[in-house]
Amino acid sequence: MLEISNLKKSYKSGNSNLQVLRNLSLKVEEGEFVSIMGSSGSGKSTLLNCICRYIDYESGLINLKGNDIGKFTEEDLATMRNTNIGFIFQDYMLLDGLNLIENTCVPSIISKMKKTNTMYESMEEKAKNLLNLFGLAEKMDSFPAELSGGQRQRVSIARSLINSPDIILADEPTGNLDSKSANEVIDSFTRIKKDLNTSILMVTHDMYYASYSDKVFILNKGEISKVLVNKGNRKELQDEIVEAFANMDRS
Ligand SMILES: Nc1ncnc2c1ncn2[C@@H]1O[C@H](COP(=O)(O)OP(=O)(O)OP(=O)(O)O)[C@@H](O)[C@H]1O
Repeated sequence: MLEISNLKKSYKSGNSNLQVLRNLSLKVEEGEFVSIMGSSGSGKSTLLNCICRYIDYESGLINLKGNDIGKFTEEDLATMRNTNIGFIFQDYMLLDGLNLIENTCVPSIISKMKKTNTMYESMEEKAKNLLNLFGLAEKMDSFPAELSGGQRQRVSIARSLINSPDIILADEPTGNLDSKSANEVIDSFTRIKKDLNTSILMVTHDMYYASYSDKVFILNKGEISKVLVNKGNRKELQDEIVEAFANMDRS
């Protein structure tokens, strides 16, 4: 589904060059829920930005569903961002003036460019189904300001799914939430994986939530230094994450 090989990305500032991703390779299979963990500044957001080509990278290959995205035109990229990839952000990024149904429809409206009545009706139906799936049936006509943080994040999850993407990129989706709301978000991810077979790539600092994923990639010194596989025991996976970070500190 998503395969990255030998990705290199650096930032130039003045005369200095900061090499953030040196030789990063990873693979996400269809329907797989994976987490990326790494210390602050290790390049997690940079990686997500390279995957959707919001920023360019120097070398390496990013292959999404068999297509080298490095070769995409601006038009291909716009289509990919609207149809193949769903986005979830730490601070939800909902539009205050739109109710939940309208917020959920936003990527669909963008991808279809022109909104006809029949098109909007079918979009609206899909938005309602998604909001229902994530426990927001009673709130559909509400506005973001009337919701809790956890409810807002569930709207953004519904929005990320409106165009039936192949993969969801989630940047610290539980970062602003209390533990009950964060658990609901992770529950939603496991439901998406099970019911829709959509892949999820989540950046997180929290090993408790990472331990719900199938695999945890540890990002260190610009590359994936360790791949931890969930063998069905979340406690064991959390212990392995602690150990990976301890080894990182020692080195
Ligand atoms: N546009 C930019 N120009 C210059 N340096 C940048 C730019 N964006 C990020 N960096 C630097 O690249 C490094 C990686 O940043 P990035 O945001 O990808 O890390 P991160 O792992 O997501 O961090 P955090 O966990 O704190 O969010 C950091 O040292 C950051 O300061």
